Amino acid sequence: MIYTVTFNPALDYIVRVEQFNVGEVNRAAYSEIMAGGKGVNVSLVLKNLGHESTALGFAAGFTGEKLVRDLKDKGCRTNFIFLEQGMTRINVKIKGQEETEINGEGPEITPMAIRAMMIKLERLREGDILILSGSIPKTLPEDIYEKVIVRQQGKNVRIVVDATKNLLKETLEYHPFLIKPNHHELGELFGVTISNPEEALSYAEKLQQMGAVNVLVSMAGEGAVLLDEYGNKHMSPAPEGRLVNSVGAGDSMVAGFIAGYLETKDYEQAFRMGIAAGSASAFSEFLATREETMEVLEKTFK
Ligand SMILES: Nc1ncnc2c1ncn2[C@@H]1O[C@H](COP(=O)(O)OP(=O)(O)OP(=O)(O)O)[C@@H](O)[C@H]1O
Ligand SMILES: O=P(O)(O)OC[C@@]1(O)O[C@H](CO)[C@@H](O)[C@@H]1O
Repeated sequence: MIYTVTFNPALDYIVRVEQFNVGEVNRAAYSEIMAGGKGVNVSLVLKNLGHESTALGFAAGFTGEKLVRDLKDKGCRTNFIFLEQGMTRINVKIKGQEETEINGEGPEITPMAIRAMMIKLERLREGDILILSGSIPKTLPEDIYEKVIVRQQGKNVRIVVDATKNLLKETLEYHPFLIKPNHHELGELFGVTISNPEEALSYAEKLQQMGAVNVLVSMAGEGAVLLDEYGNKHMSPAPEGRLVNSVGAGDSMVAGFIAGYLETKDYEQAFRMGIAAGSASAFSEFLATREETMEVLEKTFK
């Protein structure tokens, strides 16, 4: 079974304006509210690709209720902990000439709620996949992912981490099966700017030396690279298409990679499926479907 954990999920409020003018009243030409947060998106895309997962996380208030309802309506299994105080954040994604995002803070997660999550995760068994994705509310310590992972040691559970800075770094010594920084996040870890796939691969090697098993680096419209567990280097430019909504492209890539890996046990195929799902999401208003993913896959890797 695949489990995703989103400590700080959201409702994403996607709003399009003809022209976004800072400091003025802008009128929406289109808007949509959808379930969001990185692990939540991974679960949604896995579902679209035909792989069941259970989305776990923390939710609160009416926004939290809407989030969980939306996930259920889309056929996702959910197992959220409801917090008594606060509300699930609303993240604003403004689509004007450029994409601007304002991500909310999220509710405070109590020690009792953390304990409840740890108990839920005790059910994981050999062969399961645990995907930890996204930021954490700032009241939580930066080693919280590490604390989750430590409790899975010795169970042969494969761990995937999509996080930034220390939240990611602290997990490396536990050998996560997959990490997926984008090239900005990778650069930030080492205090450098990464501007091409070769540089991305050389810093991916450092993360592998620090413990990661497979390192997938996404570079938005510039493509992606993968350094796999055998030291093989995979590189691909991004598929061509019109960018419509890049929110969740990285999460779709994680879902695509895992789906591809489970279906083929082949890293090049997993890499391709990851790229295809990421780009299919970027080319569409909503998260990628299997049909859209396969279409991009076939066109790009003929
Ligand atoms: N403009 C684009 N054109 C084509 N493909 C894209 C574009 N943007 C994203 N993608 C696809 O999605 C993948 C992941 O994108 P990106 O590097 O933006 O992830 P991310 O920064 O983690 O995204 P997010 O945080 O929004 O989920 C890319 O490797 C690529 O396959
Ligand atoms: O604040 P975080 O947790 O880093 O990112 C949250 C978020 O931007 O990530 C998803 C896209 O990847 C969105 O659905 C969501 O709003």
